[in-house]
Amino acid sequence: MRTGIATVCLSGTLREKMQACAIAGFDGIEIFEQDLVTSPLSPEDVRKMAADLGLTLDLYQPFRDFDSVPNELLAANLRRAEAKFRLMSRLGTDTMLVCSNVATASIDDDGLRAEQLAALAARAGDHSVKVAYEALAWGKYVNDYEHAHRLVETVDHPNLGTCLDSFHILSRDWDTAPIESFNPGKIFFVQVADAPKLSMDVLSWSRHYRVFPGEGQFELAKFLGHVVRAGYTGPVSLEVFNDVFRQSDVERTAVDAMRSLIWLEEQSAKWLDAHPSAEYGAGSAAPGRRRYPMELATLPQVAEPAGFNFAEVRAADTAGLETLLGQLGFTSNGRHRTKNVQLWTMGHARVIINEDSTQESRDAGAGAAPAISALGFDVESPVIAAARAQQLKAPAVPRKSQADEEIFQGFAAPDSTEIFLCQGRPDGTAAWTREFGEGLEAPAAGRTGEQGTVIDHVNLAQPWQHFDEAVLFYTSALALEPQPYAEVASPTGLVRSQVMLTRDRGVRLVLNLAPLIQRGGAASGTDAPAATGQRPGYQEHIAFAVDDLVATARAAKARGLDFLQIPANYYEDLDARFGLDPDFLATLRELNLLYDRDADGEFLHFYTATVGSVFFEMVERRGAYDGYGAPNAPVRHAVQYDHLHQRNPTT
Ligand SMILES: O=C(O)c1ccc(O)c(O)c1
Ligand SMILES: [Mg+2]
Repeated sequence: MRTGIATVCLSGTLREKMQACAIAGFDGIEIFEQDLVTSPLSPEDVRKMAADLGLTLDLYQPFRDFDSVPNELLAANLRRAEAKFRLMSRLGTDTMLVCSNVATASIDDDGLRAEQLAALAARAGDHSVKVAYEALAWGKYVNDYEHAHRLVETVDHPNLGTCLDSFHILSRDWDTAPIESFNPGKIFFVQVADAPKLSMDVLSWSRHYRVFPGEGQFELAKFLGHVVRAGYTGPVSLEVFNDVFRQSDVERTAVDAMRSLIWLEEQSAKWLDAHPSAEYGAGSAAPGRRRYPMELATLPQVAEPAGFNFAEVRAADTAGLETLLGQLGFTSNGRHRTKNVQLWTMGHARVIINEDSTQESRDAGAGAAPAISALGFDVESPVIAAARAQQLKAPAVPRKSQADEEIFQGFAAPDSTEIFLCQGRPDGTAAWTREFGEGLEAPAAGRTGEQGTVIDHVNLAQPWQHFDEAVLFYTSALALEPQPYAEVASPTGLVRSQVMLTRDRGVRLVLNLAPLIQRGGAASGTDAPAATGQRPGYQEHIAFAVDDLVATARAAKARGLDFLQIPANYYEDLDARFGLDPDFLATLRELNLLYDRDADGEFLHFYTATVGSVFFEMVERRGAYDGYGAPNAPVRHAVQYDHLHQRNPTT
């Protein structure tokens, strides 16, 4: 598959955008008119620079408001088009995107539109330019891709074809199957964009909320599957108008973009395999059937991870963490033989405390405040999973190990949390734990009633500019499935909360969009690595599931645990909503437990105080309850906000 990207997706100057696209590995780019008009580079400079960078210039766009106009206007439009054809010849670009008229269209007559497009195609032919006609979702008269294509067929000129843009098609819920019957020679260009399903006017949706494939909710694998089966072989080019990407680091966004196309290519191949047609075989061509004209690359295949192998918290001062874990009922398994890390376990829940005292982290002011620094996932084959992540351009992280120690393959997530791939064992134990303490084959089983403890979920705060990237990253590299996101009220704003799951719920990862504004004006959500713990107000947590939460809470209380204190108002509201048994309600109140219930079951949970940017949660799931106590999240945010500012007053 030939990969492309429109310069409008990225921040920076045209030169910076082109360099970033080359570094990320794109084959070609679409030049967005404004990027050229505002550039000091001449069209010849751009042409040379693209050639030097190994990029093809696939499209010049857009040409607006051409069709459906009175004849006086048509003459002016054709003059304007001639100027752009001459410009394109200097650029060395042979395809121009013409979008359906939104502004000056005044005549709704397909016969007239066909005549006008024919006039444009004839002039384009004189300059050897191909015109790709695209139905904008909000086009005044032409807003449906099949309508645009009918016009192209009516005109029947070699220099006029269709541009298919997934956004305009999927935002309007048009059926994508008819694409298959299009003459492939008449599909001049294909643009792809994903988007979250929003109910708003389609123009604003398109101009601000498009995201890269895998970051939204459109069925893009199916869309591209139909395009491939039509016989299209041209570039598949990202066209993503997004307010965040346009102000984020250009090289990083280009890599995120490239990852999205690599993933989409694989997903489309899978969709095609799952939807065989009479004419075409699967990607590898079944006997007696043809292969698709477009080659689709595949990736190393991974199953979803079975569970969390461990969570690692990094801190220079580990005392607060040790106290909390001990009070929760964790057992210390001592230090690693060669590394400055401790292992704490409760049942099959493993927490590594990384005693970060390196000069580097001291220089960076890091390490003082505990922060979640790494997660281990149980995967079937760590090597295959690492190869897949690498092909998806995930940056590898090195880990120092001695010869006789287990080596984890690892890579960095967008928020710089280190992700390690571990060989899971069916019984839930981990081989590497023998490198700790007395050389235990298995960690201490824990106290009575605690053997069943596992990591239930991990909640990571994402910097605002990397949120969408993180969704794609976990989807593509680790096969987690994004759920529709929720918005939770907090004193610092609405917190976007995105659950990423495996189908059997062995892994539940919650990505929260960290609030931007802190009291006193400090902003968080910067590019500072999570590991530094230097983002004020950033709070992340690890949640453990136990069999009997009340017993766990009582034992923790007896050990002096600093619980997150829940306001009395909460319990009054809880009683009003659920009409709970008075004794049960009294227990919840006494132990600062939170409660939720739905049609599937019940959920009990409590939180610890925060050390650095980390706190812990203990949960008990009853029945088939599958949520996270979302109605209780605003209470947690409000109490934590109060604590943060009592401890770190800003005035
Ligand atoms: O929003 C627009 O104007 C616009 C322009 C060109 C495109 O290809 C497109 O999809 C949208
Ligand atoms: Mg488009």
